[in-house]
Amino acid sequence: MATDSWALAVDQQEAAAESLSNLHLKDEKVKPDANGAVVKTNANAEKTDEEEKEDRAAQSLLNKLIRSNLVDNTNQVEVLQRDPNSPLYSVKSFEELRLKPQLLQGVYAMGFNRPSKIQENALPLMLAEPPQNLIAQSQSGTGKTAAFVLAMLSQVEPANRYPQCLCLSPTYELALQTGKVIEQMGKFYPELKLAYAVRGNKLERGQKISEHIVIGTPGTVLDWCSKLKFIDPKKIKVFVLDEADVMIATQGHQDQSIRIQRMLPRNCQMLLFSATFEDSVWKFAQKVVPDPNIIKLKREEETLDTIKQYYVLCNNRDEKFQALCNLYGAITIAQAMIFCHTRKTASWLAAELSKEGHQVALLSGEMVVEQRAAVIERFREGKEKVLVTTNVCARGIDVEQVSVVINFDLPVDKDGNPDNETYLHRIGRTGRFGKRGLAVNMVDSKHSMNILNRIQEHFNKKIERLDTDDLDEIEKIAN
Ligand SMILES: Nc1ncnc2c1ncn2[C@@H]1O[C@H](COP(=O)(O)OP(=O)(O)OP(=O)(O)O)[C@@H](O)[C@H]1O
Repeated sequence: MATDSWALAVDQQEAAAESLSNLHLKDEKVKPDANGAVVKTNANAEKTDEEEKEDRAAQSLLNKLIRSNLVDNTNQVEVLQRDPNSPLYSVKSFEELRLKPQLLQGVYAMGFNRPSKIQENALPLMLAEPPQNLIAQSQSGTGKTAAFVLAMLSQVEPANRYPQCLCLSPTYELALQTGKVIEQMGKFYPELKLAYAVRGNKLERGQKISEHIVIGTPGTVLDWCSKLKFIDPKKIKVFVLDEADVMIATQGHQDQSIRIQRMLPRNCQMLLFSATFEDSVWKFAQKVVPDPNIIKLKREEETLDTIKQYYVLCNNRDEKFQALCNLYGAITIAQAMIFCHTRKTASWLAAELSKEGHQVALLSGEMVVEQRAAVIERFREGKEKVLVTTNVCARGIDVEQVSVVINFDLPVDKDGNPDNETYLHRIGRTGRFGKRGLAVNMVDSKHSMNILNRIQEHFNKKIERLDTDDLDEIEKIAN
């Protein structure tokens, strides 16, 4: 037992260091390792609020980089109108929105055939006359960015050579991603210009910006609007605050956003988007968006109903590895993800599997976001069938086609208790897609057996024992 708690403490320390080192994406010294992976040199400080925020920003960026499609959602959109007596419009096609032809062309060129669930309601509201304010919440990948980009592009008058739309993003990298969407959607609208208000983008004092849309981080946008006066905030028609949940994790960003908002004219349209809606986001949203319409789309529920869950009893890490090798043929019928608690274990496991001649990918917190995205992309394309990763690194990542999940180490929170939410998110499926899945949990101590039992009790779903020395049993799980 003493060994267990010691191991747990080491794991926790390493996981904390990992979640921290995941995040120092910009300012850190990096050096390439033998495989070209970028390895960062500093990973041992304590996690602060700032790093927590970077964690969310990194997660959000990673999801954007790997996503090429809408996330499906069959839930109903909840709409709370500012004026409950005005009719509630929703559209089923982009034509109904009477967009400028060059914008409609841009939308179709992006491969969008019809509005997404959230867009069906958000677009008519945002494009209404007079413009309506909106607070919208829905999970990442449901089409929020595309919606507000379309709203901004619709409001711009290209003949007026000054900023008319202002969009705040939590980080430079996220601002660039939104900028790319603006460029794609505005592809057939060449007279439309975009400027980035981000650190490092230096302009001459006294200069005025002539671009129509400015996208940037709150600190720089605030400087450009007040101290440096590059932008006249009184001429802004549309103000967008994106990724509000990531934004508010930094106190400075909240205050700066509110200060920017106060400089805007009364009739400026205010739009706020967030993937989650905890109390703090809601309070902030209400400060930034007066008289809002509110649109919410609940996340699709995940369930364990269609998942076969097993556990394998081992005595130590080497036995876990052996069990995994026994299972290997069965799990690689589909694509599999293997989760380890620490980076050290993940690297060791990936190396050992490679030595056995298996082709595996390793997703590690030591890589910068773009490299992690490239690893996930290769895996999604099926170039590797097995992805080894850590609990921390893969948090919040959706790799939908994975139907086999191996918990080489069970997910635990920072106090060493079972992390049920992660367990569910990792192996659960949304009801609609109900694809069958397989989860195998490796148990190597009394402590991890206890965690497994608590997970079992929490979900009230039996996790069956699997003997990996018994070929018949392995055959059973493969089918
Ligand atoms: N109407 C649509 N039809 C088809 N694809 C769409 C549509 N709207 C958006 N998409 C695509 O779906 C993906 C997710 O959209 P988008 O980035 O707008 O979502 P989001 O909710 O803003 O996500 P995030 O919170 O991660 O920024 C993108 O690849 C985007 O190009």
